[in-house]
Amino acid sequence: MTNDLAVELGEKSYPITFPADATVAIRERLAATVAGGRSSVLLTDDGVARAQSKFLADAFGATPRLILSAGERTKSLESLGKVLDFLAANRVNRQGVLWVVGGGVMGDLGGFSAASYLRGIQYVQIPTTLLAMVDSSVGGKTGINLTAGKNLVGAFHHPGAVFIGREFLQTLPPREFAAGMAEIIKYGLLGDQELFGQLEARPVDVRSAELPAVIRRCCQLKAEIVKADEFERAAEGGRALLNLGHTFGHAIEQVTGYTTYLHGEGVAIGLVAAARLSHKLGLLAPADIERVERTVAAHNLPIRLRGPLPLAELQNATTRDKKNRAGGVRFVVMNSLGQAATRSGVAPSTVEAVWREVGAV
Ligand SMILES: NC(=O)c1ccc[n+]([C@@H]2O[C@H](COP(=O)([O-])OP(=O)(O)OC[C@H]3O[C@@H](n4cnc5c(N)ncnc54)[C@H](O)[C@@H]3O)[C@@H](O)[C@H]2O)c1
Ligand SMILES: O=C(O)C(=O)C[C@@H](O)[C@H](O)[C@H](O)COP(=O)(O)O
Ligand SMILES: [Zn+2]
Repeated sequence: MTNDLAVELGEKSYPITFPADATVAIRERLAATVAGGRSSVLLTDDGVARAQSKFLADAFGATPRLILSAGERTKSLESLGKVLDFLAANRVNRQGVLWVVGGGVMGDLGGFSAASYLRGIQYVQIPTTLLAMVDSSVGGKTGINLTAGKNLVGAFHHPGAVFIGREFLQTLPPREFAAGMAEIIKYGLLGDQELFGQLEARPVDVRSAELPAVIRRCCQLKAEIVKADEFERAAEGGRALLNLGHTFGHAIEQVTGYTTYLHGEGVAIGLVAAARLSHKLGLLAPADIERVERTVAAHNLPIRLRGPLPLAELQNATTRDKKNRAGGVRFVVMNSLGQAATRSGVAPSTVEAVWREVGAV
């Protein structure tokens, strides 16, 4: 299909397809897998199992399935054990395929399970949240959280294919849709001025005619960035730019125990914080901060903490960030709205001032 994209990584390359009917496309791929003698099992969460029961029945029939509790706290060592035991109980061998249906939690957990089981089996990403469609299903970052911090254990392990079925968004709760918009705004701010301008001029919602093109554009941007710096090793810039807003966002998620803020909500506040930091570093004007805040708020996302959080804990959480180098915490800042860069050596007092501006105490 001409609309399709590819993440080009040599023999690890894989397609991102946008089928007209996801049920049909996935059923066909599953049938081909089974016909090739490869076993297939399915991982999803109970929210998806409820909301998309017809799709799961029509596409997967009697495929063995593991249904875990929905939510960020499922991205844990305990859940990893459950998925690995499930794979072993179903005697999945190295030719087997794990079909992962759900949001970023299922994608990250399922992907990491696939990376570690038998030292690596194939998995297929079937994202059902907006966030997973535009971000987590693409790029092969998989993992789980530790009490000590977000995504601290994981692997780079790419899926065999990504199927993006926009019909899944019809059952997605509005708060979850908004969370996905945070990552979309992120793409605009980090590398696509035109996309940011479009979101600023007219907020996108689930009924917007431009939504399919916006989803595809984000996948394209991510595929290009991942192709250029698969393992986030570039000395500056590179894949780390996809972390815009995340040093702040992950700290908010961790300090609140992964229960209060959705990932996308943490990122939304993180984008505002990154804009404020960029202003303090002389890169953005006050008017740019206002433009970021207005666009984030127009997509039903928070621009400040909903209640005060302790500054010391937030600062401490940022010291665990995986982008950090020997010299200390590394941030992603904006040189302009649409062009991001990595930046080390930011004075802790500057970061503290930003935290206070978004509501830390
Ligand atoms: N690997 C990456 O590159 C990457 C990128 C971005 C985010 N992430 C991770 O993704 C996670 C967040 O993912 P998320 O925002 O998709 O959240 P999620 O996976 O927790 O899903 C959100 C909620 O929506 C429900 N849901 C999913 N699809 C639905 C549908 N179609 N209809 C009704 N309900 C549905 C789920 O049951 C769940 O309750 C975080 O852990 C984040 O760290 C990873
Ligand atoms: O794919 C990437 O690279 C990203 O940074 C995308 C982020 O949206 C995502 O939240 C990712 O999981 C964060 O990665 P981490 O390395 O900071 O854990
Ligand atoms: Zn993210």
